[in-house]
Amino acid sequence: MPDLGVNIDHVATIRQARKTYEPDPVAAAVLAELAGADVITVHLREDRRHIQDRDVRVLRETVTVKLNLELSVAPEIVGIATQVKPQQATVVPERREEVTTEGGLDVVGNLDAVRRTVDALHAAGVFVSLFLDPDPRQIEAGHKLGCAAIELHTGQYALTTGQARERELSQLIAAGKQIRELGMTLHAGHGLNYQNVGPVARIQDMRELNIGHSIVARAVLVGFERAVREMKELMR
Ligand SMILES: CC(=O)[C@@H](O)[C@H](O)COP(=O)(O)O
Ligand SMILES: NCC(=O)COP(=O)(O)O
Repeated sequence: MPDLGVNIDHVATIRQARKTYEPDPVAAAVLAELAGADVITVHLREDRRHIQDRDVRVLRETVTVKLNLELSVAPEIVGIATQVKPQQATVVPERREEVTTEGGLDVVGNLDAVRRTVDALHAAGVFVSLFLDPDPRQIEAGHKLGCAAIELHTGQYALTTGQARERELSQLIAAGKQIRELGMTLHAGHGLNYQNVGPVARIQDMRELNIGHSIVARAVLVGFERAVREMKELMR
């Protein structure tokens, strides 16, 4: 069974709606851990629309499982990551106007910036994962940069149904095989929910799923611990 990374960004989204102190993503991280989360994931966006710098620093001191920091290649954010030194950093693309991450990182098209970021994180002793589409060229490029893990972007899989979804799943399975054969660790995430998580959790050698929006949405209605436990049950 893969590890569950609970992304708590959208607890901070609710807090930032009023620019107040509640709900605190640090409290959500504690509850997620109590319910069995294996990883706590946060995305420090350049526009700080949800997670703030202080959240990352406090989480680094308080989270007892793995802290996975998602970040773009922006030098300011990379600098914060190399100071905070989370156990894992996942490099993701970012566009200011987007509602959410729209696809995988273009390593091939931004080789110098991605290499600079990966090298800086490695020099700080951080385990690096790249958030990529299931595209063989991108995966090969990520491998050449010396990254130990790839998180496959499941956003397209999550957006489709029927035969189109089966095609997306086949691409994720083929990409998973390539990642395994290159000796890297396989992660996946984005848009996964209580209905669509099963087939992705069953991909051979899947080690970590990062899931945020659907867990936080359920938590608002049934509580954080129950929302995390129910997701873990479905991944089993
Ligand atoms: C890269 C990724 O998938 C996460 O950052 C997640 O989507 C967080 O939510 P937002 O995209 O809304 O920041
Ligand atoms: N990397 C994906 C992630 O952390 C969570 O994405 P989502 O479940 O909020 O779409």
